[in-house]
Order: sequence, then structure tokens, then C-alpha cells
Amino acid sequence: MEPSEERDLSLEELAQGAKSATQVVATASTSTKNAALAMMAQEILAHSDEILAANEIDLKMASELGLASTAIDRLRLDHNRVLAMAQQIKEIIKLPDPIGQVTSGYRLANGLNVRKVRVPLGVVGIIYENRPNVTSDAGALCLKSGNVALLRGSSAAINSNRVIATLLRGAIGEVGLSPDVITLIPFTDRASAGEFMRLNGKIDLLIPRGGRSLVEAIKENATVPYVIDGDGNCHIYVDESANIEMAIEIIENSKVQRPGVCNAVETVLIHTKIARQLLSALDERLSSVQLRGDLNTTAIVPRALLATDDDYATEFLDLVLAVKIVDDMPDAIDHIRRFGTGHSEAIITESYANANYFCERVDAAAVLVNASTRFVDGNQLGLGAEIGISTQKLHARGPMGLVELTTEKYVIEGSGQVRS
Ligand SMILES: NC(=O)C1=CN([C@@H]2O[C@H](COP(=O)(O)OP(=O)(O)OC[C@H]3O[C@@H](n4cnc5c(N)ncnc54)[C@H](OP(=O)(O)O)[C@@H]3O)[C@@H](O)[C@H]2O)C=CC1
Ligand SMILES: N[C@@H](CCC(=O)OP(=O)(O)O)C(=O)O
Repeated sequence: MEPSEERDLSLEELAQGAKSATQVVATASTSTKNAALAMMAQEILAHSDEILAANEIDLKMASELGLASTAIDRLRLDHNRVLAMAQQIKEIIKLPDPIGQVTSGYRLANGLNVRKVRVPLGVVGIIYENRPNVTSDAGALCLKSGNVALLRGSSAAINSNRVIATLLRGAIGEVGLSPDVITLIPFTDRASAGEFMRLNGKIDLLIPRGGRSLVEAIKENATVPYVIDGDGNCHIYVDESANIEMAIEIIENSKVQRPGVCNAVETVLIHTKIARQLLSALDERLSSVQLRGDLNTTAIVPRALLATDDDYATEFLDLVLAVKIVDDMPDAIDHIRRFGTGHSEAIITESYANANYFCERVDAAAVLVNASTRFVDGNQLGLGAEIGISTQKLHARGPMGLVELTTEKYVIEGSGQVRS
């Protein structure tokens, strides 16, 4: 790897460099983009030791700063996680190139041929959490979809991100594209994050991935168009008809497999008719998880703390689970309407009618039937990776992959027609 290629440029200059790279990547052939991606995966694998060494520095700083253990888990890379970064890039290579796809076409009575064609957005700015893999996921998705990635990662991951971005930029240069197709902002202060949100004319779409503080800052300060990929206060409703064994497996996976991520479950809502049976089993299975429940829950599980409305509104991102016993499904749906953040909501049921009722009425980016909330992830859903999970309705919703990083353009071909 080349020594750190830190350049002494301002935020404006870096953004201008990114803007200047849009034309070339927008028109690059699929084979050139795939060659760059293959090189990127190769470089990550070849330099995994350097990535892990930089990550060690971030981890040391994080523990000195007293970051929560789940936030440290988000930051942590190991051999398998580096392998997964390369693997996700390889999966993106295999996906169809969305650029140039004709999404509809028709001929008017006056002989005009009209078609809609997929085109890149331009510069995609991303402000993201302290997961270093997002640097390569976002860079790879942007490149394949003909966009430029302008990356503002978390200050906590800056050393890991620098090494990864340098490797990706080198790989892109190898195939003759401008390295500025992936540009990492080296400034880690909040003031520069604020300026980033106001790079009018330089950023075509901003994707803020993060919690409530970031979302508030975006709503107050952003002047560029954005798609919020916000916090996940996710629920599982266990219906009276649920298979209890299945419910336990799904709840455990949704809570324990990686508790610090946005698609982990935070509250379980249980139909009163099966509450005693399910809670007794959960008490044992989730022995490592702190439970916070309503009065009825604490009567069944004495170790559970009494939950407040604040608990139901909290995304714990930790081994803490809120529980509420509900009278029926409408009661569960009301709770989700009140406390949900529109991310991922699940029902466990053996009733087809109840599954449909829930899916039709719950307003979230993803609804799941008899499956773990952890599946709401771009890679798991076949998108190779994700640039984020949109919790808003425009311009995309749920895990955003290649297609969500494009827009469409009308191409109208005539033979001299004029309007009368
Ligand atoms: N829907 C989705 O796709 C995703 C959602 N999330 C959500 O993100 C949260 C976890 O990540 P966490 O690290 O806590 O997220 P944060 O919101 O703390 O940080 C995310 C990014 O935003 C920056 N940031 C945070 N607050 C501000 C602010 N007020 N002004 C400017 N920049 C800001 C951070 O910078 P710095 O760290 O340098 O301070 C970081 O780069 C959870 O709520 C999770 O659900 C996470 C990833 C994906
Ligand atoms: N892609 C993720 C979920 C989204 C995400 O990145 O969340 P977070 O760890 O909260 O930053 C996954 O399931 O691995």
C-alpha cells in the first residue's frame, strides 16, 4: 500500500474533486467498474493486516474514551469481518449494472419514441456510524451505480477508514478511473459535519446513517437533498397462534446475535393468552439479557425491571429488552405506531390472516413474518451490501442498494416533430 495519501485540501476542495469525477464514472463501462471492484476486493484482502492495525488504534482510543461495549463491537474488525468486506464487493460485481437500464418505453401517436433510462445520482454524500465496513460497502455500491462516494465516517473510526479508503482509491486508479470516485473526508469535528450537510451544488444526495442526534442535526441544518437512514426501535409481536419454539429462536437471534445494530429488536409485544408460557421460556433462554416489562410481565418474571414509557421509546443497542403483554393484535399495532421508528417490525404467527392484517397496518420500511429482524440488511436481502436502511418514504425505503442509488431520465427521440 502507498503511504497515507492524505492531501492538504479543504472540505470544499475535496467536494469539488468529487464533483469533477462524476462524468467519468457515470459513463464508465460495466467491465471497467467491475475490474475496479475486483481490484478493491483484492487490495482489502492483501492489506488486511494494515486495516486491522489501524482498527486497533481506533479500538484503543474508543476504550480510552469509554465507548459502550456494543459501540466498540460495531467498530471492531477482525479477520472474518475484513473477509466479509471483500466478499460483499465480490457479490456487488455479480449484480446487474443498473446504469442504462430502460425501465419503460413507448411510442406516441406523433411518432416520438419515449423511454426512461436509469442514470446515476452524481455525488452521494454519506455521514455514517463507526462501522468501518461501511467505507467499502458504500464506496463499492456508489462505483457500481456510476456515482461518486463522498464519505464522512465517524471520528471513532477515522484510522480504519483512512486505510480502507486509501486502498480503494488505489484500486480505482489502477483501472484508469479517477481515485476521487471514492473520497474520504479526513475532518472529524462536528462543525465540518455541519458544513458537509450544506455542500449545495456539490452533493446530489446525502445519506445520513445514524441515531437521533444526527437525524435532528440533519433536519435543522441540511440544505442538500437527503434520505434519512435513522434509528431502529424495532418490535416483535408474538401472536396468540405463534409457534412458541419458533418465537424463542427468533427473539433470541433478533436481540442477541448483534445487539448494537439498528435492526436488532428492542421490544417484544406478547399476546396475553400465551404470555405465561412464552415469558417463562424466554426468562431462561435470555439469561444474559436484562428484561424490562409492564406489571403483568414482572409478575411472571420477577427478575424483570418495571418498564417506563421511556424504555419503550429507547433503542437500547444493548443486551436489554423491553416487554409488554398486549390484549390483542390491534393493541400491539397501536404500541408500534406510538413508539416505532419506521425501521423493521415483525410478527410471529401461525395465522395467515393475522400475518396479513399486521403487514397491511404496520407502517415501517420492512415488516417480517416469522423471521428475525436481523434480516433487514442489504446483503441478506440480495443487494450485495447496503448504503443504508432508509427510514423515510422518499426517494427510497428500507435497505438501499444499487437501484436505489439511481434516478431515471426521459430520453425522447423524434424525427423532426414540433408541438402544435
Ligand atoms: N437505518 C440505518 O441504515 C442505520 C441506522 N443506524 C442508527 O445509528 C445509531 C448508531 O450509531 P451511532 O454511532 O450511535 O450514531 P450517531 O448518530 O452517533 O453517529 C452517526 C454519524 O453521525 C455523526 N453525528 C452524530 N450526531 C451528529 C450531529 N449532531 N451533528 C453532526 N454529525 C453527527 C457521527 O459523527 P461522530 O461519530 O464523529 O461524532 C457519525 O459520523 C443507531 O441509532 C442505529 O439505529 C446506524 C446505521 C445504519
Ligand atoms: N447492515 C446492518 C444493519 C444496519 C447497520 O449498519 O446498523 P448499525 O450497526 O446500527 O450501524 C447489519 O445487519 O449488519
